[in-house]
Amino acid sequence: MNLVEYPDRDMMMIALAGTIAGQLGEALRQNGRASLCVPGGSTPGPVFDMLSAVDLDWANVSVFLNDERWVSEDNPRSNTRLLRQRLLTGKAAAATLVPMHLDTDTPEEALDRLSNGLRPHLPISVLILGMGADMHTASLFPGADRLEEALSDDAPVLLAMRAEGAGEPRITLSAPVLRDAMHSHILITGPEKRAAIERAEGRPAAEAPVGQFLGNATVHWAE
Ligand SMILES: O=C1O[C@H](COP(=O)(O)O)[C@@H](O)[C@H](O)[C@H]1O
Repeated sequence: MNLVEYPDRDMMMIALAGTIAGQLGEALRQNGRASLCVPGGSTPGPVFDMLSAVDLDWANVSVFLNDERWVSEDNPRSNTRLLRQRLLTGKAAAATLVPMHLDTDTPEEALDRLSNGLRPHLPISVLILGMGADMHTASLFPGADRLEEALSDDAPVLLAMRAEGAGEPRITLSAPVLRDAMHSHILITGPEKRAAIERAEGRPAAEAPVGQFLGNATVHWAE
């Protein structure tokens, strides 16, 4: 595993924001556009704050989530809400948000429309993944109802997902879409997640979905 350990969380967030800005800039120079795919949850807020202030050609950057909880945008658990509040503000307000949520009762009803919206923005230029202490990443949860399909090489772009530990129904990018990213980072904090990512290495994907991405990603960790 390619793990970078930082002296503290602030230093990690500053360094990671700088790396991501550099990789987005490189993609913009090479292709004229770039895509940034990010996690929700409680960890990435400080990186979003820093990125939102970076001078980049944000008008040519598309931003989307790894996964979304099927709740409305005014719910504090909405990952889209976090993106709007912490990343798509300041200079980064010029970026295009590619939706991962629609106002339907179930994620299944929105799958086709959301997948069609995402396809033009693939492959992902820069990917940041988070991870739960249960070794889930995106909404690829151990024991989830459609995990096997989401991990397979011919998985669709997006899947609806339900799992005991997930709370509400979810929508998630599939493993092949995430694995195809040009640059991949996994952002984790604290001793529990450090132990979990070490446990994930070499375990079957069904038990430790995050393990699927350790071969391509840099893991960024601070206590
Ligand atoms: O539910 C989710 O959890 C993971 C990890 O979140 P954290 O709060 O432990 O940082 C996150 O990466 C994912 O996008 C989110 O939907």
